[in-house]
Amino acid sequence: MATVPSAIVQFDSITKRFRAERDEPAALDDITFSISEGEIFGIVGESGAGKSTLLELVNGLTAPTSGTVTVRGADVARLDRRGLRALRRDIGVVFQGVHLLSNTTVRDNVRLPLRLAARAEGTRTSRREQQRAVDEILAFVGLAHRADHFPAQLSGGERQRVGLARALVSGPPLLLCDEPTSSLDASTTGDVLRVLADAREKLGTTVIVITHDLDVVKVLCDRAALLEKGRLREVFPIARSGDRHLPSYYEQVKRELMS
Ligand SMILES: Nc1ncnc2c1ncn2[C@@H]1O[C@H](COP(=O)(O)OP(=O)(O)OP(=O)(O)O)[C@@H](O)[C@H]1O
Repeated sequence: MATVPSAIVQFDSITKRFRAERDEPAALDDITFSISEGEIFGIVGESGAGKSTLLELVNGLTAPTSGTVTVRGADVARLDRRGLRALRRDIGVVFQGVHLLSNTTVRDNVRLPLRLAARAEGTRTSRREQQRAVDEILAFVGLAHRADHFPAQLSGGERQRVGLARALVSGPPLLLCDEPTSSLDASTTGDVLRVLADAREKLGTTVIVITHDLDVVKVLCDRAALLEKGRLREVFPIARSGDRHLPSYYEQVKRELMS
């Protein structure tokens, strides 16, 4: 299949088997679709459908059994160690229940990837430059006032936004999010979604987000892929209504309990 010019990620006939036995169902079975630059793309499906495996293919944490994953024009399987390192530098990652260093301030948690990258590349980004990038991204996620706090002093939603700041601080063109809001309530979920929408609008980041929450897909995503037992069921464009607000906790309770 020809590469779509604006595709930032392309899956071509991807099959992934974790075990060699042919009668074991594949974790991913002949998946083909692409994600365009600047999209916010959702991946939905029941537990075990293959969502996390699909995401792990993008940064080369998992290799496909067959098929090709192309990220920013590069076939991930053909990258050498250096190429893979460069690819991973271009990809921010946020998981559910973000892990922050507990005895380190918010500022230093967010600065960590810059320090590690500078060390790995042997470059000398000055502490002041790093600090400026950290201050900018903390302001971007609305947590400038928390810079000198420790993770234990933050709410769950704030910790998740620190995780987002840490993932975005080096300006990656692509952000992968695995269930970024699953442990949050409606109002803190809204804060996290605003950061993701802003990352696309203001930083031009392409965002791929796995979520069980269809409300999140509805307010945030342009398109979403539904996986079913390792197969791609359909890629949906998300209907854009004028009103893209996330239901409040009260509205969710009312909808679930009264209908
Ligand atoms: N490292 C692994 N070794 C063996 N099997 C695995 C491995 N990782 C995933 N699988 C299997 O692959 C299938 C897809 O798993 P995956 O974690 O991608 O699903 P998921 O849709 O992300 O599920 P969840 O929503 O529960 O996180 C499952 O059957 C799972 O057991």
